[in-house]
Amino acid sequence: NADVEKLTANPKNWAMQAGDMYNQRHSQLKQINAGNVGKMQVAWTFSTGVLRGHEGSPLVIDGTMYLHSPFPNKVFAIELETQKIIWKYEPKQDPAVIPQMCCDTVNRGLAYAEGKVFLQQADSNLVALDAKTGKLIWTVKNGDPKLGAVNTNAPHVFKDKVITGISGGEWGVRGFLAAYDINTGKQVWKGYSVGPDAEMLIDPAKTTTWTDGAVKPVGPDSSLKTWKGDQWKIGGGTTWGWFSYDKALNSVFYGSGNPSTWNPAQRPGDNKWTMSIWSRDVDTGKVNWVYQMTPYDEWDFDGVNEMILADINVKGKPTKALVHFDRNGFAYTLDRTNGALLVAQKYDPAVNWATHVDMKTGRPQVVSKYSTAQNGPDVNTKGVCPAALGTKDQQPAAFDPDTKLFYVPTNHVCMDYEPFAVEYTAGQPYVGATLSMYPAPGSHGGMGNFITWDASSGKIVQSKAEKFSVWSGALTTAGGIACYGTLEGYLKCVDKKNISKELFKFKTPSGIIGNVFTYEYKGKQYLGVFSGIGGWAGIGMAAGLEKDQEGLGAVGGYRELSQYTELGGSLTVFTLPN
Ligand SMILES: O=C(O)c1cc(C(=O)O)c2c(n1)C(=O)C(=O)c1cc(C(=O)O)[nH]c1-2
Repeated sequence: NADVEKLTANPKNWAMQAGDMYNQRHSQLKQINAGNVGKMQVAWTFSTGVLRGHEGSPLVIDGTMYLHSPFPNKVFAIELETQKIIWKYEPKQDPAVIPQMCCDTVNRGLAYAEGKVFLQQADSNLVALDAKTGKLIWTVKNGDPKLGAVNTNAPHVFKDKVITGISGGEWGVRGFLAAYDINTGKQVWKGYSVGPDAEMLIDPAKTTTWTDGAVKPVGPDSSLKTWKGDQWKIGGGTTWGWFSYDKALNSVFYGSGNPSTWNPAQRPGDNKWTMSIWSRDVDTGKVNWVYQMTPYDEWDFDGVNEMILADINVKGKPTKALVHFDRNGFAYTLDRTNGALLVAQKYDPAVNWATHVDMKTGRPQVVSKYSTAQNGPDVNTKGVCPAALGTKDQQPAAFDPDTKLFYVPTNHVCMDYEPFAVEYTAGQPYVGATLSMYPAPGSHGGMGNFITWDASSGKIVQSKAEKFSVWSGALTTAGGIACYGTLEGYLKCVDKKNISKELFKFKTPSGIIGNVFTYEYKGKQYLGVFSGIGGWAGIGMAAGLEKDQEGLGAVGGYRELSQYTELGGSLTVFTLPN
């Protein structure tokens, strides 16, 4: 989209959730830098009036900030000059949607293009608002919340389309990616993650995948033949993450989530194409290539984490790379032009469920004692690392074009996993496993690390221990800093060349699961982040749960959070003193 390209090319704006279409989360601004970031002070704050997990970040476009909130998904336009609310939009949504959301009532933010603000509501309605007035321009229904098809993802505008996904992998929802016309809301294409070739928009002869050390056509029924019977119809592969776009390839990149249910005994087979990286043509939705990271998932290693596009040297060769930090604990570098697998290495030494990824077949080599399928239903498989929430979950990483490193907020958490038989009832949770999660044993005792990663060699460069999972999205800037938030509520900025050097630390009103962003207004650089504890890691606090088994097993390990923070929902914006 020419308008969005123009807006994102100007570093004074923060016009997309990731700052750009490559998902890099890097800003060219450098007024705030490694030398002075320690002097930052609060410039202003804003409460959304909602006390649940605040993910994503506001957008800043030409002097106006657009903010969103978790359910009920309020939208505010704020004039930067006065911090006055220009307009507010509050959709009427049925509160019955709330219990249909697996991992808190989060929303990952807005999209903007050509005078319109796009909001993907929890009840699955995708809406376009007039950016000047907040008036509703069009609305389209993307899924049926009564069946568990709800939404948390940010919509993304690429070309003349707004692209969105769907949640509900824990309800047996069959995942898809859909594109709507930004002007009319008319659906242009919809491609499923599983099922018949035609419904996935896969061409058996043209769509390729990595097999036997080469990129080859997937062949007919590549998904159907990896499922038993009709299980694919309630097979998951939802698409609630962050999407990226390469204009030269005219392709959108994203990941599909876990197969349903979490009890692997009920769905023998590879369950393609859940747990996969996808490249689709933006105009037609046709699948260029697809690569499955975790065939036959036995641990809920949902594959939706963001695809970061970067032009880097991989093993000495200039490469149009796609870099992906998967829930399963492996970081993947692929050639995004054709889906060739180049690097797959662990980005946390605790990862133990697989020894390595076989580079010829692309398949992880599973350690049998951690195979929950082999151990069978009603057997508790203990000590699996990472836990179901992965070495990284939705919290997006950043790429820095100066250091050529990736800055990755990670989890350092292991689990016990006990699958059990579950019957599918439309609109009811379809989970099929009991989990408990705890800090990776025999390590620093904390549940997270902030790391730098070399995607060419597949190695951790530096690792900074954190007490809790780092559930906030990272930012790097030309000013030499990398910033992220913590679940206790600290915004931290470190030296991007030496991340153990903490240059700035500030305690915001609540735990941070939002993404750090930056912008410039009237010659001054600002840096901000949402705070508001929640998401899966903070579900115990956000939803008031108490028992370890509640919150899909995430309550236990994060119980200590209540000693550090409370519920909240506010934006804190920092700048340098005059
Ligand atoms: O399968 C799904 O459809 C689905 C949806 C979501 C979501 O929409 O937030 C999450 C997950 N799965 C999930 O597995 C997960 O770990 C998770 C964490 C979070 C979060 O916001 O902290 N959402 C989700």
